[in-house]
Amino acid sequence: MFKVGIVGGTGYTGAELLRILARHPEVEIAVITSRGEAGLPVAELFPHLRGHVDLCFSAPDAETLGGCDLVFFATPNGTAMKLVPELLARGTRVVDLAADFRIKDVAEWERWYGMSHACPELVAEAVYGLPEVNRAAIREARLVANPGCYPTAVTLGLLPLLEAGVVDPSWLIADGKSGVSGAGRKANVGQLMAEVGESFKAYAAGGHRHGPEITQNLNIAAASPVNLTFVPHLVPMVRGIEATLYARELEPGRDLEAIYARRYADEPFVDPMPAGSHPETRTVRGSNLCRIAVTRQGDTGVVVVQSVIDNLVKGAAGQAVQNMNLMLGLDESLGLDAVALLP
Ligand SMILES: NC(=O)C1=CN([C@@H]2O[C@H](COP(=O)(O)OP(=O)(O)OC[C@H]3O[C@@H](n4cnc5c(N)ncnc54)[C@H](OP(=O)(O)O)[C@@H]3O)[C@@H](O)[C@H]2O)C=CC1
Ligand SMILES: CC(=O)N[C@@H](CCC(=O)OP(=O)(O)O)C(=O)O
Repeated sequence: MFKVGIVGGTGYTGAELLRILARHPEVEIAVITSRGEAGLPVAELFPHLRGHVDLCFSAPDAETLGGCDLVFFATPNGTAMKLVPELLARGTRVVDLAADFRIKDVAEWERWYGMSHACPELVAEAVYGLPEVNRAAIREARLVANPGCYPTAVTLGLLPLLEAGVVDPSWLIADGKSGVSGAGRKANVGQLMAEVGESFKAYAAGGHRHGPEITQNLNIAAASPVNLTFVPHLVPMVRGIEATLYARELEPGRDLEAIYARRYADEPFVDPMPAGSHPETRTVRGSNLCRIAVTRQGDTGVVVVQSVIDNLVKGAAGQAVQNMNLMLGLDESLGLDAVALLP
């Protein structure tokens, strides 16, 4: 059994890591941290884990975490970068669910995240943890930057079109909608049911920090600089992201459905759906899948892609476990076979 630790065990992605890892056949959860709840049994805070996780939260401590084979950081941006150098020096591998190691241009990261990077020298070494793109490098990595939730849905949705060169990279639009759990479990008036229920809004229309991350991914897929407009929206549901994506076709007449089917034929966690499908977030709730459908809008020359994920699973904890499986030389799908909950 491999020993793993989780820093940030009281948040939504930490709880989701526990739910998945509790049933993983090759992993033992050795440490689960909380600064505020140290000493408390995990099952007292999270009764759904009673009988599955028999551990208490402990305060984050490099020495204890350094005894693990691999540590997940399910913490706010700017937390992992302070502990990662010491853990790597102790031989512990790391998957960071936050953004500390996602953007290769450190000055750009510092502008968007409003802080100085504590270990810029490790950013180049970190592997961006999207297995559908970087599988071989993830297997060898000491440090994996788990992708953001919107970047996962948008990148997987547009990748086949850009790699095949069938759309104009200078005109891409991503319209993302997220459930409220995307904002985390910390107290926040904007997430109260009375604030979010029966309402719908766009936010960060002037620029969201996931914009540069998505652009970095799409530049690689297109092998040229893309121009992306990305606007996120908050919808009154708990889990799920739907991204509706728009691109202008360069070569009309190509079989778009076949391009997606071919690109994702060997991918265990991407489901390219038949033409005419409209993927729904509830068909991926609790599962590690990204379901995608592609279509043309009449004769406008515009291709419309719909991509759905569970933000806490393929958008965070599930993808982190997929990366862990690769890093530890395990079957990539271990522990990730949950079927979505419907309704
Ligand atoms: N929610 C989502 O859908 C997604 C989230 N992410 C990213 O994953 C990370 C975690 O998100 P989420 O679970 O939603 O966040 P939450 O706010 O729900 O949880 C954050 C956790 O981090 C711990 N924590 C906070 N500050 C520190 C610190 N300085 N040192 C150690 N632990 C700390 C908290 O516990 P305590 O204060 O008790 O120590 C808590 O357990 C974030 O970076 C988020 O951006 C990525 C993709 C999707
Ligand atoms: C609905 C909501 O508020 N979503 C969050 C993004 C999700 C997230 O966790 O950001 P990272 O993936 O970068 O860690 C937001 O827009 O700030």
